[in-house]
Amino acid sequence: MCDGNMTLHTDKYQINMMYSHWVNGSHNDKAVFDVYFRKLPFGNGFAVFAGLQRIADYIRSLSFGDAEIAYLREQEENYREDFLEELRRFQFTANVHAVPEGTLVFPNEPIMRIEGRIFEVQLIETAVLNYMNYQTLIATKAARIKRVAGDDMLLEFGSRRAQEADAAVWGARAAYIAGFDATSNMLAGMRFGIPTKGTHAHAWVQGHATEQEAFDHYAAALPDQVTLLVDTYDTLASGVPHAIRTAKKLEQQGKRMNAIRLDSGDLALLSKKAREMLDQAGLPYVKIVASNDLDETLIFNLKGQGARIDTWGVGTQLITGGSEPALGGVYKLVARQAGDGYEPVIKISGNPEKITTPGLKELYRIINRQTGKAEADYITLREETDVREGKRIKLFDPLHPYLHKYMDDYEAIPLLQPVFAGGELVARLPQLDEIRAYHRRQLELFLPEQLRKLNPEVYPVDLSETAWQLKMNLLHQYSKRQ
Ligand SMILES: Nc1ncnc2c1ncn2[C@@H]1O[C@H](COP(=O)(O)OP(=O)(O)OP(=O)(O)O)[C@@H](O)[C@H]1O
Ligand SMILES: O=P(O)(O)OC[C@H]1O[C@H](OP(=O)(O)OP(=O)(O)O)[C@H](O)[C@@H]1O
Ligand SMILES: O=C(O)c1cccnc1
Repeated sequence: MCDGNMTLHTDKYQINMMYSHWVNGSHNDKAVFDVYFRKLPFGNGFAVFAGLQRIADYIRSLSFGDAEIAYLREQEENYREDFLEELRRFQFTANVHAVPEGTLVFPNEPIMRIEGRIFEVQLIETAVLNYMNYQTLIATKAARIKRVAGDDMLLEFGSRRAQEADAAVWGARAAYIAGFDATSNMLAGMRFGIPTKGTHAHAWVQGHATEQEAFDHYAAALPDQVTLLVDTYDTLASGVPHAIRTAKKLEQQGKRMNAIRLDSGDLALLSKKAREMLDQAGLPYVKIVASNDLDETLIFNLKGQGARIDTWGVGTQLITGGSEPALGGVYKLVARQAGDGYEPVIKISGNPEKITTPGLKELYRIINRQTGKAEADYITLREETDVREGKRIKLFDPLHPYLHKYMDDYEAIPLLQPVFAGGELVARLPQLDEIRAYHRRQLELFLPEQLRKLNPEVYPVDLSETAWQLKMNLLHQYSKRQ
């Protein structure tokens, strides 16, 4: 696990920029960066923010020690000794705001805001994006799977197929935030308090003379948590009948077998037939677990086919992001120091969606008091007070400003919460179960049409007129300069 000194977990260009600022004497100038993504993954209607715990751990442990300094000296002869000494004295003193983990988040809204000396805030871009992009991607995938699984139990089985150990462990945490019930990864269980669950592998059955002996031995060893994998030889002709015999023997000891696991073949058909066989044997309490390259589409289809599956084990397609292995979150400069204050900056692009939104901003979730539902997310400049005072606000689509409406009766929830102030951790980072419960409550703010898996309704992310006007002014100003 990457648990050692993570300070050099950054791109060389960040250190090069830090160095150039230092050489030019601008390293103490303040700068403000926004973290956001432009496109939702998987065609989903929302993403689930995750990664903040890891980001906070990383920021708290930043320090350039002897090994890091020696490495930089050896790597780049341009770096002057007094710069390396400056790094040795490095302390994080910046302000970090972020939405809480588990929050539903949307494209083009600031989900983190980092404000401080350019020397510090430039360094952390790479790691912040690395943690946020991966964990948010996996939490979002897990939320899709949870949406189709409903109240069925969801087990995270991905470790063996994850992109290495960190992805397995932090991915298990992200999946739990978004509704998975347990993980097979014991390290994730130990570190984060996630419930762990496990069945057994084909090797257990193959390693015995007969399938019956394998099942009986397993049940004898772990009589209170017996889930038997029934597809090693022939699911219906051998696996299920043998599992039934083991369950009956357990009953004689006053114990109840938990479940059987299906891991190949037609999972709809096999689960229906297995259910019938278990029921006919007087074992209606024995549940059915299924696994085998499952994802939200397969689970949705299997449920549509009337599969009698109680528990879904999901590995590869969850922990790797499946069809979309990366979230494209970015870290963009939105303001830089000018005198005692800030000057907003913009990045222009031929693609209107890539033009940044300048200035120090706040993000509010506007809840319609009449419906109790989220109406839109609303981005303002930090100094704007109307929304905080509950005054009438105009909601309009920044790409189609003529589409607008006014809101009077609303609650505005500020989403960007202080995490670090002057380099000190000021937030009480919630326990994982609190994050999971908060995520569940978040979902209730949205319409089923916005949450559905396929072609969801687009949830609006709007700019205040002042924020929009600033963007337009800068856009015109900088376009003319070209
Ligand atoms: N009823 C079904 N409808 C749609 N897809 C299904 C159904 N049952 C299983 N699948 C999925 O079809 C894919 C292929 O499963 P199948 O068991 O045929 O192949 P396999 O994984 O190569 O088998 P094995 O594990 O024996 O090598 C898996 O992703 C599985 O989850
Ligand atoms: O299919 P996933 O969603 O990734 O879930 C994890 C898989 O890992 C195990 O398989 P194993 O490693 O034995 O390989 P298998 O696919 O040959 O069963 C288990 O039996 C699941 O099938
Ligand atoms: O416990 C299981 O059944 C399990 C764990 C990891 C991967 N596949 C299955």
